[in-house]
Amino acid sequence: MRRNYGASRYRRGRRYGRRDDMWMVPVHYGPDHAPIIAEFGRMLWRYRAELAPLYWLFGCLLAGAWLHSAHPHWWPLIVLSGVAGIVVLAVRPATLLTRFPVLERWRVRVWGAGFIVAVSAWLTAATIHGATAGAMETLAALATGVFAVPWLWREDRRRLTRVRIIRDHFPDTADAAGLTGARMVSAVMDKWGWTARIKLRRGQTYSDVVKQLPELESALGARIGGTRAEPVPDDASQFTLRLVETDPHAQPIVWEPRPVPVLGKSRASITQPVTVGVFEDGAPITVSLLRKHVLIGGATDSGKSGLLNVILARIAECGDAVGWGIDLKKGMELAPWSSVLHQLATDNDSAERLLQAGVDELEKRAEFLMARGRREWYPKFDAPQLFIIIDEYAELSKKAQRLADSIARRGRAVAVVLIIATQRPTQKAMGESSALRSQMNIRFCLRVNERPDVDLILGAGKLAAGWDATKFDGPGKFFVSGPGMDIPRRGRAYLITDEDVTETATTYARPGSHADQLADTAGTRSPQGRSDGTGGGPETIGAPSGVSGPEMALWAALRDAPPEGVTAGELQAATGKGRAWVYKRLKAGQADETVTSPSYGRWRAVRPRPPAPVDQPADDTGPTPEGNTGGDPADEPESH
Ligand SMILES: Nc1ncnc2c1ncn2[C@@H]1O[C@H](COP(=O)(O)OP(=O)(O)OP(=O)(O)O)[C@@H](O)[C@H]1O
Repeated sequence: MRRNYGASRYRRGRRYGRRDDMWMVPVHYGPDHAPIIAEFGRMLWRYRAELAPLYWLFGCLLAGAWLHSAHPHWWPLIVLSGVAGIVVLAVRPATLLTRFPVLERWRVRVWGAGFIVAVSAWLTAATIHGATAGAMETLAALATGVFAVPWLWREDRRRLTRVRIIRDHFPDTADAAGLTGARMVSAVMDKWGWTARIKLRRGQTYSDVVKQLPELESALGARIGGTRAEPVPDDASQFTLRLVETDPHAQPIVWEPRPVPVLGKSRASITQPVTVGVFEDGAPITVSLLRKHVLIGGATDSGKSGLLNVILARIAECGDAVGWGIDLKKGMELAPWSSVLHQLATDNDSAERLLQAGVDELEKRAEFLMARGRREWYPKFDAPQLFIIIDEYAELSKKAQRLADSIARRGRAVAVVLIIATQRPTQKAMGESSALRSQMNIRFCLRVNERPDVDLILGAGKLAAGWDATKFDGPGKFFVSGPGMDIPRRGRAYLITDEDVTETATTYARPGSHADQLADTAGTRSPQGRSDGTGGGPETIGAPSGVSGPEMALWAALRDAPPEGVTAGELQAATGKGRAWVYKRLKAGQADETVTSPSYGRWRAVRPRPPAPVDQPADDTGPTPEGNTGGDPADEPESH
């Protein structure tokens, strides 16, 4: 029986010159159009960012019409929402900045504020008078045009459009490069270029890609060596393609401070890696400073102080890290950080005292950990990691070098670490002990004049393995070796200007800092004039227990308690903490049998004072692997 497939199908059949018997192919009317509708819907979704101004326009028209007809008295709510939006934009809470870092830019905030004002004003008027009253529609269309231009012309939108073009043309590119059938499944554009995930044709492998990389570079019109392909470990049919369009190292890299919210938690944590610059492929250079000693080596004017300043700025941003500085160039390099550093030594006598205080702190921490049966110090805001920053190590006296050596050997586990900058870490410059260099976990090698200096800074065999730092052609360029960084990738540090240093030091000034102490001594500071930071804990480095935090003060008071014990009130006084805080820890101490109560309401530690910690063995093979030093912060206990 002949079936009727409808007039439109008949017309289509005629148009394509089909014979009558071809109608017997069962084609359904509905599904022929469904893909068109689905495709249309997909386009609306796919280009949602480009179409956003139109969506807003229609959304406002509909909302205005509905509000006017159903709730014309709701207009104060709209005004209030608008005001709330402006306030949120003005104070930039930390959670909002984390989600939308772009709000750090003032232009974006101005645009956002204008947009909120326009939408809430129009909706208020529409709620009262109606969305179609007077010139309301014209006003809405005009405002849409005004706000759409910067929205569509913003930088990331232009990048996105470019990425789409590259993706759409990728099949042709792959064909020209001898990788026929490969297609781009996703791509991300950044300041320096783009990174894409490429799906290969069945049977093609990552090795084919490596062979064809020069052809791919040519097909993409990239610089020679401007592309990098990396396998995707869990999928042999895909690889990641990175193309660098602008050489990130061609110009100094502008310093990128951490966004500072007006409200909310503003401090980063040293348990997270910090970014110090950019690799030549545009990838950020992130290093974990958690319980790591750092060595910075390089010739004069290679940018050592610049890099040291970047690291100091990152430390300043972290609430659970404090710094002490030694700068024997009369404080020329580190003095701008005096509102962040809790101690600053500018001559050998004070350097020796500072390093001795570092050793004392280290021993107290080790003792505390041992008494608690723990191996590693987990930095917290009231028990921070202590960095001792030494600019030009070679200038230190023999005694100071011996103390630094002791810290290098024993400090990692207890989060008392060194950051050392030096021109040539020769045996002579690094003091009597050859072990100090080998204790450095992270090593930055800037430009050096002599090829053997590479091995001195980075460890034996590095020059032969391609880490030739004599070829760096600009300040701030370096190789970095350390946990997870064992291939020679050229990096460049951010260029942090004197103004950036001043701004960072002011933003993250610590109470009880060296600057505060100087002002106190000179009697030039009012009680209100204290540095306004949060990282130093209840006391300051001047009183070393301040770095260790109240947990250690509690433990020290319990350890030193007489046989009859001390009262909770005395413990409160020793720690500066409240009754609940003290009792919570006493209970925990009783539970793990480190605290005992000799009589009602009195407490003391169970264990006697343990012996001093032993030196860590030197590791002459280079930076210590991550697992040996810090472990994974995620595995760490929350408290000490
Ligand atoms: N990351 C960088 N990008 C661009 N220029 C930089 C960078 N770091 C430093 N410079 C510039 O290089 C010059 C020397 O830098 P710096 O003082 O840090 O070198 P240095 O190795 O500490 O020198 P010295 O050993 O004499 O103290 C300065 O003019 C500085 O502005």
